[in-house]
Amino acid sequence: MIACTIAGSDSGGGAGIQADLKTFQELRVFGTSVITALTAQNTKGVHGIYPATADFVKDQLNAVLDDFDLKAVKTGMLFNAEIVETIVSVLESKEIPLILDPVMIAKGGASLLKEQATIALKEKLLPVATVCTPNIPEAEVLTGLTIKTEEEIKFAGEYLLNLGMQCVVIKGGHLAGKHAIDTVFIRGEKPFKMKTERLKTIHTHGTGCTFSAAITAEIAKGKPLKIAIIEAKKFVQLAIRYPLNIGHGFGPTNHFAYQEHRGICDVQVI
Ligand SMILES: Nc1ncnc2c1ncn2[C@@H]1O[C@H](COP(=O)(O)OP(=O)(O)O)[C@@H](O)[C@H]1O
Ligand SMILES: Cc1ncc(COP(=O)(O)OP(=O)(O)O)c(N)n1
Repeated sequence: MIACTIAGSDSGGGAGIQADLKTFQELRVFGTSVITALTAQNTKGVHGIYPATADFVKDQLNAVLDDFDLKAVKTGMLFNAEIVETIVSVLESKEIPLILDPVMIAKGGASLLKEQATIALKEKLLPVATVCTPNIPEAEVLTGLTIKTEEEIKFAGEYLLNLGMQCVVIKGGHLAGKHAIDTVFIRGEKPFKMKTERLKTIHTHGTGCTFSAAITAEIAKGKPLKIAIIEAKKFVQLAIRYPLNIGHGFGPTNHFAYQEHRGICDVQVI
């Protein structure tokens, strides 16, 4: 099975293209990639950004599409409106499941999506996505709502589904509480929650990329949406639970953990 990630490069290897390809590999999916921007980044932060031109993003995407039978595509850091619009123009006529991680701001505070690109993302790319995986701040930007309570999560999920996609996962990493709870909205189905222990760790760099890449890999393997999302939650939970303890800042998650510790991760589906 072959999947593609359209995202930025993280020189530190914890997020972006590198996290996506490691996740695909661990889940036994062949990964191809389209690089939207180079970042000079490590566990201490983003030190520089060098975007690709929209034309070169298009060249990469066409090269991959021309040769490989992609079973799923994911997007991560898209940086500017020209890149967002280029991706829409190439992908909108294709019937490949699209997993959209609306990456906006890195945990250290660096902006990975320009303000005007947020509008293009919301109006043009979201409607053609199969799954969108916002964290709480991203869901707030996309909906214009403040999201703190369960009711507000429900309202935001329904608002986003109405933009046209098949599924929205509102991730709960940024909320407080003993558990990390993600809420899943699938068109025509009752929403459900995925609940795990909230792990006390600073090694959470790239959790969002890893989670959405794992959903992409499972969908590429033909798993039904709900099963793919639950397996991805197990993947990211194990990756956080068994940190590599590398770097001097907010370390990466452990992409080896799923294969090394599989079967011992409890995700409560409620
Ligand atoms: N401390 C933690 N313990 C357990 N799971 C976590 C923790 N932090 C984040 N997660 C999980 O990691 C995934 C990514 O979440 P989140 O941090 O909200 O996204 P992002 O990396 O995009 O900001 C979600 O499944 C979330 O529940
Ligand atoms: C190149 C690149 N892409 C995405 C991110 C953000 O990744 P995320 O999984 O949201 O993790 P944090 O950076 O927020 O820890 C990134 N940093 N770099």
